[in-house]
Amino acid sequence: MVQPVLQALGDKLPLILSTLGVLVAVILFQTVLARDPLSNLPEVGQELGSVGKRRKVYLAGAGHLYVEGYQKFKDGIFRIVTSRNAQKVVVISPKYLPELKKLPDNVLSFDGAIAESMHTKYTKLSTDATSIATTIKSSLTPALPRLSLPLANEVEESFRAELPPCDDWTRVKLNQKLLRIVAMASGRVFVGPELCRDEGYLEAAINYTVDLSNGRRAVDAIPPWKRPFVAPWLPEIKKLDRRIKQADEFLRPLVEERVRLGKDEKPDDMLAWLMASEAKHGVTDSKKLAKLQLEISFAAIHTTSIATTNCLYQLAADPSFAPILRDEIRSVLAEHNGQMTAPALQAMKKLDSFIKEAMRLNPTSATSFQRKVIRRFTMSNGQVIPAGVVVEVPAIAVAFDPELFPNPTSFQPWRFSEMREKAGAEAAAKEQFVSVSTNHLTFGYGRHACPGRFLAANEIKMILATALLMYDIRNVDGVEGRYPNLVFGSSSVPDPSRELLLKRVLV
Ligand code: HEM
Repeated sequence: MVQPVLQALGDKLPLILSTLGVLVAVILFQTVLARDPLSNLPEVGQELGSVGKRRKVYLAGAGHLYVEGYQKFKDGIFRIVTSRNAQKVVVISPKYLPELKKLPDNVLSFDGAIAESMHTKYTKLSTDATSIATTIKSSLTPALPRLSLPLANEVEESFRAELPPCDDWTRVKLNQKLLRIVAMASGRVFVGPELCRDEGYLEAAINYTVDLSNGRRAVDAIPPWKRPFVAPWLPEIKKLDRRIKQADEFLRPLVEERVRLGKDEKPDDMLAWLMASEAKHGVTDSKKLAKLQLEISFAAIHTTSIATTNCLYQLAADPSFAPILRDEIRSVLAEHNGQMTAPALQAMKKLDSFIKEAMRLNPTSATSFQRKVIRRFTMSNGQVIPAGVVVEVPAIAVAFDPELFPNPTSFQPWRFSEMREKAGAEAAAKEQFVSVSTNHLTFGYGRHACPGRFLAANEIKMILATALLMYDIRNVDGVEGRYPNLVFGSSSVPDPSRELLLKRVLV
């Protein structure tokens, strides 16, 4: 009885074993997939070698990797090795942005992504920017129409104070000047007319960001596993600690003085609005308020001066654009009593287009909409994105997509004003510099899209209009075309060490 059964089993053994083998393989495969739902996704840069090597290539300039991934896996999703701690960074096509923006912050976290990219554990940047963003939206942006004239005056005054007479062609390192001009103009809105030109304030507002960026970059350059042992003792991080302490010593007494002011004496600036909004939540801690001031400067000053420098380098590379812009500025001002009011700025459509095109061609960051995944979610195409991953959108590749922007590598300053002219009113509004869309990611996307963009756009327009009315601007002799940007990882900024030639316009 036993013998025939064994005989039958023996005959079928190869079949049984191979079936078992397939079963084991399927179970293993499913287990691996269940553990890593991203293993089906393609990855850019695999041919570059180990993770360490890929990180090195990324740090030397990552734009080409995002463009390659976007072109190869267009409308898709791919993985990339970056300098982040997150083991997995998933780059998602912008076509998914409308569905991603609906996910709450406890699924896709803006703060979580900042914590990682800015290495806040070491740089001490606070990630809870909610009160700043809320106050910008509720108080600063609505105040822009009434603050336009004081802001325009501040820009003009700061030009006179910062720039040489330029009676003949004069070499000027413009980026340094612009940083101070932007810090003064922004300071007018952030801390009021007296403080905004105070050297202590300007020093804190400008250099905190410089030290923070240096600190971030120094940590970036260290492999993630080594960071806890090395990062706190980096000279750049130590310098940043001293900077925060110094800024606190300077800003705190000013905040305390504000606390003592009577109700009727409350100034009309961001510090006052922020103090009122913090007080509503029971926060009166002057140290925290002083730190928030620093962090507003971080969000506002270098971003705005980089954008303005981008425009001026572009203008200097081809001075034929200046007369066209100048004509528009003069005719708009003639219709608005010679004043740079909010409606006047709104009417400068060629200038708006010029700025938007300069930023399209020179995106400060290769990516946008960086978010840390806190809770696993499933996309509409069935792709599961697990917790712990960072997602981002390849902004640079979108900006250079020929289907969206014909002849994408050429600077066409009237690209967007011409689109506005051709489109209906609603579509035209979408082509403005401040408008956020899946094709225009300079200011991010969704509920965390830059709340300061309306102030930034106004300041950039005021600065460019003032510069165009006061000066002719061109490259120094022997320089052809636009100065190349400095590239580091996913960032790309105009080279701050370059000079331009300025000559006063005779009216
Ligand atoms: C040209 C200048 C500027 C650029 C290019 C810029 C760009 C950005 C970007 C890309 C983001 C992230 C958005 C996202 O991930 O969806 C952001 C966020 C932010 N920006 Fe700007 N920004 C600029 C100027 C300003 C100014 C002037 C202010 C302050 C008045 C400001 C305040 C902020 C704040 C507070 C956030 C965080 C928003 C949140 O937590 O929800 N930015 N900005």
